[in-house]
Amino acid sequence: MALSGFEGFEKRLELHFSGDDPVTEGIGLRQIDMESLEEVLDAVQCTVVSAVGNRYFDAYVLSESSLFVYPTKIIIKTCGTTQLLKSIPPLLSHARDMGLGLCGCRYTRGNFIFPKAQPYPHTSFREEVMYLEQSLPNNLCYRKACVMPSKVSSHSWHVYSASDERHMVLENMSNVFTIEVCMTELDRVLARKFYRRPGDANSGDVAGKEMTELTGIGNINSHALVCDFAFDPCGYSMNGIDGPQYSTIHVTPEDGFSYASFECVGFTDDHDDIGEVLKKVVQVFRPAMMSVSTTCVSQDVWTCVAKTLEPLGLNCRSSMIDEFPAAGNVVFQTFTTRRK
Ligand SMILES: C[S@+](CC[C@H](N)C(=O)[O-])C[C@H]1O[C@@H](n2cnc3c(N)ncnc32)[C@H](O)[C@@H]1O
Repeated sequence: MALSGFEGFEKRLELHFSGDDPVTEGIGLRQIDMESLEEVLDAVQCTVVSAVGNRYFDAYVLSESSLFVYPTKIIIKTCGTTQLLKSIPPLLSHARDMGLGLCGCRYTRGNFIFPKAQPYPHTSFREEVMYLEQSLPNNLCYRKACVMPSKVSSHSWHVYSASDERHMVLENMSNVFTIEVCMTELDRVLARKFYRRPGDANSGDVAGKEMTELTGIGNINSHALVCDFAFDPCGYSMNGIDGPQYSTIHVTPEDGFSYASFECVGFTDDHDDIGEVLKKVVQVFRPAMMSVSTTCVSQDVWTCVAKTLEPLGLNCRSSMIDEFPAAGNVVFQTFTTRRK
C-alpha cells in the first residue's frame, strides 16, 4: 500500500482473441491452467482469493479486484499499485499456445487518487500507451488513445483501444454494453459496513457473505451466483455471475480515500433493468461524486443514466462521447450530490 493510502481506482484491460478452429475457440482461454494464471498474476503482483465458474466463463476475485476468463475474451481489473499491463505478454503467449491470436484490446481507468505511488508502466497515461503500443501485435492496426475530461477535476476517463480488421465489425455485439462506475467520498456510515467486526475470526469468504447481505449488495441482482470476499481489517470485493453476464463490486472504505466501483455487462434491451441496478448501487454507497462510463456500439443506453441518478440527488455535471476502434461509443458522465 502507498504510505498515503490504498489506491482504489482500478485499471481495466479487456482482450479479445480469435482463432481459425471453432473447436479450439469453444474452450479457448478457459484451458489455461491455474499455475499459468498465477504466473500472469505474479507479473501484475496480485493473487487469486476466490473463484467461481459456470458454463460460459470463470470469475476470480483477486487480492486486488477481479479476473474474468471467457473462451475468447479476458477481462482483468486491478487496483492498488499493481502493474496490470504486465499481464499482456504472458497472456498473449498462453493464448498463442491455444491457437488464439489477439484481435481487440481495450484499456480503461479513472484518475488515480495517489498517482505518484504508481509503478512503471502506470506512472502516466503516456507511459501506459507506450507500453501498450509496444506489447500489442501489428495486426491491431486501428489504435486510439484519449483522456476524456470532466468538470469534476478528480474524475477523468483514460481510454486506449486497438483492433484488427476483422474485429472492427461488431454487428454481433451491437446490443452489448459495459458500464463502469467509480464512486468516491462514500457515505461514512455506509462505508463502515465494509469493516470486519472486531475479533471476527471468520474467513474472508464467510465475512464477505455477511457484508453482501448486510449492505444490500445481495439484492442488486438476486439471480446472480455471488463470489465475495472481505479483507482484514476492511475492504470488500465481489463477482456476480448470471449466465454469460457478470457484475463486480470493489470497496475501499477508508475515510479520506474511500472508493467503490461497480461494473456490469448487459444487453441494451434492458434499459429499465440497468436503471434499477444503478439505483440499488447508489443506495449501497451514497457517494458524493461518481462517474459512469458506458461502452456500447449503439448510443442509447447512457441516456437512461442521468434520468436514473438525478432523482437520487446526483446532478449530472458533464457528459462526453467519443468513438473507439472495436469498442464503439464510450460515454463518460460525472455526477455530484447537490450539497457539493
Ligand atoms: C482489494 S479491496 C478492493 C479493491 C478495489 N479495487 C477498490 O477499489 O476498492 C481494497 C480494500 O481492501 C483493503 N485491504 C486489506 N487487506 C488487503 C490486501 N491484502 N490486499 C488488498 N487490499 C487489502 C484495502 O485497504 C482497501 O480498503
